Formats: sequence, structure tokens, C-alpha cells
Amino acid sequence: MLKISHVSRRFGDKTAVSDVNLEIPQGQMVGIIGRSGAGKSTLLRMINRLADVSSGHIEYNGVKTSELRGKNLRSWQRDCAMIFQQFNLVPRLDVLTNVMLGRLNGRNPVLNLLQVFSPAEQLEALKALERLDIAATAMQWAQTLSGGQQQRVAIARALMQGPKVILADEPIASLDPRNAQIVMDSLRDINAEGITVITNLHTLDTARAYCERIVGMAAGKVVFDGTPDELTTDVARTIYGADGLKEAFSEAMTSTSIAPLAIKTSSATAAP
Ligand SMILES: Nc1ncnc2c1ncn2[C@@H]1O[C@H](COP(=O)(O)OP(=O)(O)OP(=O)(O)O)[C@@H](O)[C@H]1O
Repeated sequence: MLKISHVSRRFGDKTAVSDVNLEIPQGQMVGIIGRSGAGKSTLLRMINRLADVSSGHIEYNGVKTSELRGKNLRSWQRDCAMIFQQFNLVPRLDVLTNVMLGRLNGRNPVLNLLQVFSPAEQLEALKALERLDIAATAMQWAQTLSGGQQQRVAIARALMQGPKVILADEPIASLDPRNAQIVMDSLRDINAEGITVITNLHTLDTARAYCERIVGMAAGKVVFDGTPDELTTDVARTIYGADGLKEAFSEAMTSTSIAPLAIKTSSATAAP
């Protein structure tokens, strides 16, 4: 269980995340949606400690992760892998080495510098690549891969950490619909094995198609927390605002539209 209690994050005068409370049971697939600047990335970054909370706390299975230091913090960051919109691979390293770098946190720093990986680690990395159906690219430089392939390499790298939680910050925002679907399918398969997946998503339809639970954020606050069925047009209006709603729906139809489900409307003034 991941528990977020009264968490806020301020940057100077700006409150990016404001008094967020969430309880996420192990194995849930959660989509976080909201307009640009709503606080989605900051929330994810606080979960794996790329950013610190200003107040409140985050705990995982009873351990206050927001207060961990040193070795215990590194251990949490191994348990809680993160993938990003821009993949963050090392472009001029081969794919296999990029995946093995997922192991860095738990290794001897001297071996890290030398990039020496054991045969067992190499085999494990290859298996992770096979799982994501890109083992054939193992010896290529990462920069020669398509965006969709690079994101799958990033997921394989995350899996090398043996994580209990995967955080994905807009993982498909740079991808075409076909690759977006492959990446979301991969995250769903990983989630089916019991790993909690929490992903920020730009488009409503993707969240509705893939996530059992959707959290809507606006101006740093959680304004919706429910199932895809509960995400009506009225609720979407609360999350995106009247002007943002049109953008959210039209974007959903034109960009990363993946097996969209019909939005349940609760008023006569439904979005197109
Ligand atoms: N390091 C920082 N310093 C100052 N302000 C920040 C910093 N990080 C985020 N912010 C501000 O906090 C607010 C929330 O940003 P955040 O990136 O979390 O939103 P988001 O919902 O993820 O948006 P996007 O989808 O555009 O990434 C924004 O107003 C942003 O400008």
C-alpha cells in the first residue's frame, strides 16, 4: 500500500501540489490526468524522491519514504522505478547496456564506473528485452531506435530494478498511436504481475482504456478519484476547466487515441 497523506509541494510562492491524500493498494493501475501545470509530475517525483515534500508524508507498507536517507532511500528508489516522456537512455550505449544500467543502484560503484556486468545480469537484461519484444535490438546504439522502441527499452531498464512500483511520467506523450498502444499494453502486462503502475497521462481516452482508477488533478489538488465509468463529462470539466475540456476531448480523438471507450455523458451539453 502506497499512502500519500496531506502532501504539498511549494516552489517559492507557487504551490504545485496542495494537500493531496491518496491510498493506492499494491497492484493497482492508476492514471493521473489534468491540464499542464496541474501538479502531476511533481506528485510522481515526490513519490520516488526526485523531489521532496514541503509538508505531509508518503509511506509505502508503513515506511515513511518521504523521510528516508542514504542507503534506505536508494533501496526505495530501486523499489520504485520511474520512466519518463523522453526515455532518458544513454544514446551512444547499446540497448543491452542501457537496460543493465537499471541495476546501478544496487551495485559496487567501482564496477559501475567500469560498466562490468555479470553474465547473469546480461541474461536478465536480455530476458527483459525479450519480454518487451525488442531483444533483436540488444546490440544497437539506443539512439538508433524509434521512440516507441526506446520507451520499451526504458521499461526493460526499470524492470531490471525488480521494482514493486513503476511511475511513468507521460510515457506516451512523444509517441505515435501505434507505439503508444504497444507501450501502454506493456505497462498493463507488467501491472498484471502485481507491480503497481502509476502513470501521468495527457489524454482522457488512454486513462479510461487502461487504468482501473483515475485521479484528476487541477491546480495542485485532487479533484477526482474514481473509476473510468465515474469519469463523466461533468467531472472532466472540473478537471480540465470549460476551455480545457474541448482540448482534452479533441486531443483524445486525434493524437494518442487508443481503443477509446465512449465517454459517459451526464448532461445534455456533452462534449463532442
Ligand atoms: N522546479 C520547479 N521550480 C518552480 N516551479 C515548478 C518546478 N516544478 C514545477 N513547478 C511548477 O509547479 C506547477 C506544477 O508543475 P508540474 O510539472 O508538476 O505539472 P504537470 O501537471 O506535470 O504539468 P505538465 O503536464 O506540463 O508536465 C507548475 O506551475 C510548474 O510551473
